[in-house]
Amino acid sequence: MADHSESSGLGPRRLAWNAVTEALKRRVPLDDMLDEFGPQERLSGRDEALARAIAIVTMRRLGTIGWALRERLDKGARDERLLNLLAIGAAQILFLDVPDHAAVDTAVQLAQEDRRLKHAGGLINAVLRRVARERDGILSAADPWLDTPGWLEERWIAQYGEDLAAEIARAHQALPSVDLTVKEDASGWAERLGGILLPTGSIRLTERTAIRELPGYEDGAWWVQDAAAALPARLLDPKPGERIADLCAAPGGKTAQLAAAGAEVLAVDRSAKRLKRLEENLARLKLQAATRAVDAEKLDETSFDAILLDAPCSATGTIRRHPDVAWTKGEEDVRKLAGLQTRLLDKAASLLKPGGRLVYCTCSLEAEEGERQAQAFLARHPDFKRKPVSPEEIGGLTECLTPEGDVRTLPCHLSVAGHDRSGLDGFFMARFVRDA
Ligand SMILES: C[S@@+](CC[C@H](N)C(=O)[O-])C[C@H]1O[C@@H](n2cnc3c(N)ncnc32)[C@H](O)[C@@H]1O
Repeated sequence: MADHSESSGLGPRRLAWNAVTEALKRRVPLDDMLDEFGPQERLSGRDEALARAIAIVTMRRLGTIGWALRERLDKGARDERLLNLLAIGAAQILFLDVPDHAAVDTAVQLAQEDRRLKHAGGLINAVLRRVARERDGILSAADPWLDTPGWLEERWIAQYGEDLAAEIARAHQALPSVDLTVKEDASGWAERLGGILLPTGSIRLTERTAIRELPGYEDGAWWVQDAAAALPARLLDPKPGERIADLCAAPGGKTAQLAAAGAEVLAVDRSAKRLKRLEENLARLKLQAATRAVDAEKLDETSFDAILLDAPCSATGTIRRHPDVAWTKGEEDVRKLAGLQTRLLDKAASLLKPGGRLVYCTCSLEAEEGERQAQAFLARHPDFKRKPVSPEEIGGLTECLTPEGDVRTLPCHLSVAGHDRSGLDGFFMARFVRDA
């Protein structure tokens, strides 16, 4: 139980420890666990940010941390909570700007709160002090592949080849950029916010600041959206007055783009809770869309001019933002989600009017959720043709175009000169047109 009078930095570490442990055990998103365990710690904004930073870097570098600990632990130490407590301690020592003694002392104190770990203080102290002493050696000897689970390493090498796969793994170790989509005047906003105007039209922030305090947030002039995530709605090329369905819409980044272009948007999502967030987001942005909380497979409205299908997926393309995905998802998720994507694609095809456009996308690096879906869709639907994407439509990023004219973005794409926050979320997108 948290002692709320404490001021020793225990609260943020306790939250990070619990969130990491439960996310790995239940195989659920780290963000959900931070939200679940956060309130009981009653942390200040600063401490909550520290808890998040510790938990995220622990997940981002879990393989390296596990390797460093295994080398310094005797084989008997198997208790998951103990290993995770050591992991959040080592994460601070190796990867965060936290004094070593603070990382070690808080880990020892947290162990004393735990009935089963009461007597592990000496071990924790010894192991973490050794990690601190040997930090430089650990960091220089760590293999960049350590932070990628074997199932993903194998898949990416098979799909992208050794070199590109290694670049993806390395890109996941870096902090991701924060990108914004603006309603209008992208170059003006880039200047006002001190950001970089990317060739794709998004703005990349160069400083880490509190988003809500930036100019334009309150007025709804822009929203946070990865530069790659902003491409699918652009490829749909929405026109004022067109009836467009966004079939998996929440939390609404792409709905906002379609609405900002003047389309009459129907935002559909199976989750009423997530759809509520979409409504709040649109309200801040002063944009309008009709919403329906329903399984898209059961949608009964038809004859849309265009459809955006941002299908649920394994999300392996967002590992740089959500490193827990690598450790909480598996082959089985890819297989199951690919089945759902196929059904949603077929449903989307049936809702379009003749001549209508369909953009399919997923934030996955896996071919079953991307390239192979597009190929199989065209084979199943002879009345649809691919409308290849041209380099100009994606800011000249030819590295992101496949030979077929689909878009494949990777975390190692879009290097920004002189800037340490390069990269894109990994997305696949394909555009189809139904015969008139
Ligand atoms: C990748 S997210 C969508 C992100 C969103 N397009 C955006 O840009 O903000 C996938 C969404 O699909 C929803 N979803 C999953 N299965 C669905 C289904 N069968 N019908 C409708 N929505 C579904 C999930 O609730 C989730 O909000």
